[in-house]
Amino acid sequence: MADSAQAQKLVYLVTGGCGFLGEHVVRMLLQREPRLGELRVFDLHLGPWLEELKTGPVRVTAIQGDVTQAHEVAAAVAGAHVVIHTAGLVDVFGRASPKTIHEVNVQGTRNVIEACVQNGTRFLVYTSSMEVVGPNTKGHPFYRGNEDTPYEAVHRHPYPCSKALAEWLVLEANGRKVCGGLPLVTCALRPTGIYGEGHQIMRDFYRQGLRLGGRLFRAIPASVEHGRVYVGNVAWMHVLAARELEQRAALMGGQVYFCYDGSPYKSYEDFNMEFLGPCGLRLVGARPLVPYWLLVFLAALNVLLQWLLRPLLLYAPLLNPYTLAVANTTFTVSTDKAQRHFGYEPLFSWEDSRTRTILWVQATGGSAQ
Ligand SMILES: NC(=O)c1ccc[n+]([C@@H]2O[C@H](COP(=O)([O-])OP(=O)(O)OC[C@H]3O[C@@H](n4cnc5c(N)ncnc54)[C@H](O)[C@@H]3O)[C@@H](O)[C@H]2O)c1
Ligand SMILES: CC(C)CCC[C@@H](C)[C@H]1CC[C@H]2[C@@H]3[C@H](O)C=C4C[C@@H](O)CC[C@]4(C)[C@H]3CC[C@]12C
Repeated sequence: MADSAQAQKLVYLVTGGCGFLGEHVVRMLLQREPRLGELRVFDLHLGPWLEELKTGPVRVTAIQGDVTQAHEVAAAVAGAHVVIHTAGLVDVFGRASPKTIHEVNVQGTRNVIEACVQNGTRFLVYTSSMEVVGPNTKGHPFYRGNEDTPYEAVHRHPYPCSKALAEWLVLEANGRKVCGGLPLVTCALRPTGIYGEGHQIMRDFYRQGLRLGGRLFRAIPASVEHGRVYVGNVAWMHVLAARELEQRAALMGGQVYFCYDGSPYKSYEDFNMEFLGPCGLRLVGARPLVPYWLLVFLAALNVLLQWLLRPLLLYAPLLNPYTLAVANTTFTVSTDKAQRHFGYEPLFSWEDSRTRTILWVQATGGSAQ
């Protein structure tokens, strides 16, 4: 950026800014982006915590809106310099229809891109997902892979299909001329399973363990490794990527980056126990207590029950064939691409990430919050 423009204050828009990740991105921007002049937080459901941010030095504008509505997105984007698009329908449990998932994740992303083009907004960071790559339907392991590791990405489930298509749209849009004639610069960040303060599934496991007398029962072999990344580091990576897109447009434009930090490689359940253990839970069994074929049967039964009960109620348990396949397939990343391209280093060590998450589980896990 030219010297004269150094002091320019920028307008940022965060879509999905009231979600689990979005809230951390919003707070991180306020703490760590010195050029921030106005922060627009766009979400279908606005959180009450936004009110407390409005008293700070940066103007915070809360916008209740729907990414599937092009005119609402266009109005929110107008005048913004940078868009961080984290809004999405994260549903692997069959709560929403495939059509709704597609509308929010794909059409919503298309609306964001078009709004950038129409309004002359040049910088777009998209929250993609590891699931754009895998695990694939064949259950092939992805072991300590990076952005260039060959892998047969085959999707059938609506959520990964939608994320893959949306990511493609974002990368494809890189270089498009926006209003005013300058090129759009885009990149996509692919978190693995995010954990930390606000992680709903972690809280659900904690509550389930409390109901089961302080125990959880191992269902997946300890040898199946899962990539996990702390929400504060994912948020930091978004802030840094957004900041550096202008200076490093040629290098970063159209690129994908896995989100990573120093979190250890472990099975999904063993990793959760890093937090739930200090909160008083115990994982029973060195090996899965239920045979795999029974889990497959139960997962299929859940699909049937979901379908049968749909006219009466929404039955959406954690276990279904898709979540079982994801839980039972090794998927871990090992990369330094974000460090090489835009100087990303995790802001939070594993010890910090662990402590913060434990404190959060202890504070809110048992309550109705
Ligand atoms: N949680 C994870 O482990 C994980 C991993 C990889 C990628 N991601 C991606 O990160 C992003 C954020 O996920 P999250 O875990 O914070 O989920 P979340 O559900 O907590 O947050 C998503 C936010 O988007 C908002 N939203 C949904 N539909 C919308 C719409 N039509 N218009 C406007 N806002 C809408 C929701 O209200 C919510 O606040 C998603 O794009 C998701 O695909 C999440
Ligand atoms: C066998 C069962 C009892 C265990 C169920 C665990 C299952 C619900 C968990 C395991 C892995 C989890 C996914 C993984 O962390 C990564 C992502 C990517 C992200 O984009 C969306 C969430 C998702 C799919 C996690 C969902 C919950 C899963 C499947």
